[in-house]
Amino acid sequence: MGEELHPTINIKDSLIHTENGGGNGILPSEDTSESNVKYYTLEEIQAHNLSKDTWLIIHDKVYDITSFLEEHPGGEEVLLEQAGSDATESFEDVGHSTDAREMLAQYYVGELHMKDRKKEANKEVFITTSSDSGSSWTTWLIPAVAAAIVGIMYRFYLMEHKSS
Ligand code: HEM
Repeated sequence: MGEELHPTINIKDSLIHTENGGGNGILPSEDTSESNVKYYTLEEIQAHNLSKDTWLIIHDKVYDITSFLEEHPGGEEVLLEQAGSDATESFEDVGHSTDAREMLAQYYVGELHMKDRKKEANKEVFITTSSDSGSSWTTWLIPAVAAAIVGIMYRFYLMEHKSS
């Protein structure tokens, strides 16, 4: 019975701590989670391009896959080719299963530094959207112009036919 009371007191204590720590105006819970995440620059990651020390970037997350090299069903060569660099594209091209994606968590070491991130995904969306609307314009414009030309030529033909 007494054991049940202790955790309650501990929770209250931690709450008081939290309130004191939060005097800076920043939520302590957010502060703690952010400080646990390590950010690595591309330069730092590129140094881990060895078979004994292999890091990969996939979707802006950094993975130390050294121990996974031999286990990879796709072979270690493909992983070593990407060692120390961004393997997002090749990882996605293969169409890895959900199991493969879940495996990534085991090798997670941190995040790619904000400075080295590229928002390629956004660009692709814009390109796709603009090319879609562009192609619809072309699809309509060419037959419309062709129809107009044929119509005008037909009128000229009729006029000439009537006058003669
Ligand atoms: C750490 C990241 C990676 C993990 C955890 C991983 C995991 C896996 C797993 C579990 C499979 C079996 C099929 C599946 O479940 O989808 C697989 C297959 C494969 N992986 Fe990866 N993979 C990773 C990175 C890569 C990269 C970067 C490449 C390419 C450069 C690649 C190329 C392949 C290929 C070609 C196969 C097919 C093998 C076959 O079907 O014969 N993988 N991977």
